[in-house]
Amino acid sequence: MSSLVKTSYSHNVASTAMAMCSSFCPQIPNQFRGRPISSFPSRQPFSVPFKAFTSQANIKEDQLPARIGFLGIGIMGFPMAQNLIKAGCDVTVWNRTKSKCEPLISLGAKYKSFPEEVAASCDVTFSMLADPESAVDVACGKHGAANGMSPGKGYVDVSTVDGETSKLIYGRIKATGALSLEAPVSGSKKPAEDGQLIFLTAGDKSLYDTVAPLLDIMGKSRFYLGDIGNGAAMKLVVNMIMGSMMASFSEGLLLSEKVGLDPSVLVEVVSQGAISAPMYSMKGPSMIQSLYPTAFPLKHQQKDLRLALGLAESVSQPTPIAAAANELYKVAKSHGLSDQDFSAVIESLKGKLQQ
Ligand SMILES: NC(=O)C1=CN([C@@H]2O[C@H](COP(=O)(O)OP(=O)(O)OC[C@H]3O[C@@H](n4cnc5c(N)ncnc54)[C@H](OP(=O)(O)O)[C@@H]3O)[C@@H](O)[C@H]2O)C=CC1
Ligand SMILES: O=CC(=O)O
Repeated sequence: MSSLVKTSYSHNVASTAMAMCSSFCPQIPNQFRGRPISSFPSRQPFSVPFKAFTSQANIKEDQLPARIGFLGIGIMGFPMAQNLIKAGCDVTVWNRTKSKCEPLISLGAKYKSFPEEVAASCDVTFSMLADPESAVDVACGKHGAANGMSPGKGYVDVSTVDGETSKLIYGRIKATGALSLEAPVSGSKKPAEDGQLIFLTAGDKSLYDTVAPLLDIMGKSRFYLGDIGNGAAMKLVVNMIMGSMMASFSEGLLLSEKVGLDPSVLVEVVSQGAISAPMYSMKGPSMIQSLYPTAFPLKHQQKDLRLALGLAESVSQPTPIAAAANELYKVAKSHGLSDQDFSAVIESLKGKLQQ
């Protein structure tokens, strides 16, 4: 299990921050200028948020990582890119629907018309796309990022996809001589806004080390899980559990109401016991009011269950609870709830939807 242990070492704050920044900064030591990221001296990953490092080590603005690309400016991509910009990074953005980039451009982001142009103009390019199809298209398609990749660059796909998709993207990027990392995130819209995401990474370790300060701007913790595909697998297992939890919670809310209990008291009782979860306390009150403001779109939760069931099938692991939950999300999708929050799955348990 050692590969699942979070990399977190505490040591000299100032010297580590300086060493980690050097690969992107204008202050790159002469002997490393123009050389690929992979040839830079290895750095120790660390667990202290980069924001904290910046103040403790008194690093100047112009020493923050530079030339970062961000592809996919949706619910998650927007706040992630925004946090990089606010931290002082030089960020270039692209989104299929350009208008979503405008607020980031106002904050100082550059814009390019194609993923390949972003990749060509940046040291490291992140992508945050909806699903396997869009992740592959943006990385490997006609004007995809791979066309702009070359030795010395890095590609970090933070979308939630299956391992096979991740391996495909990894192989295409590696064929250009660049480095590649999968880094799906756990945590929703609010954690993305607050820089509190959890990164589940796998692939090129040297790229992981290099982008660690950027992950620490966007997140609160990061796991390096080894071979490409392990990050995707971890994310799908986590979201399989989450999808089933939400379906089960929905049943409980509706049952409590039908037997004459106050569902908001149920939420309170659950929050005080061993099965408490922030998700129940956050989403319960609006679910009781049949309101589902979108943080995690229901269509993405169903996609994750579908991919997790495929993963389970590949190793003959029975997952009957996740399979049943998946059916509920499919019902909700078929009733037009795809773009609502995934907590709208409760609607599929209300008689009116099933008729
Ligand atoms: N929301 C959440 O709570 C979390 C989501 N995730 C995962 O992160 C990823 C993104 O989620 P989220 O930001 O919520 O989703 P959104 O639906 O808000 O954003 C999806 C992004 O993918 C783009 N996209 C979709 N299809 C295509 C395509 N064919 N070609 C190019 N671009 C495309 C969209 O572009 P356009 O704007 O043009 O539609 C948009 O930028 C998903 O994999 C999701 O499972 C992970 C953790 C939490
Ligand atoms: O993928 C969704 C999340 O909340 O994590």
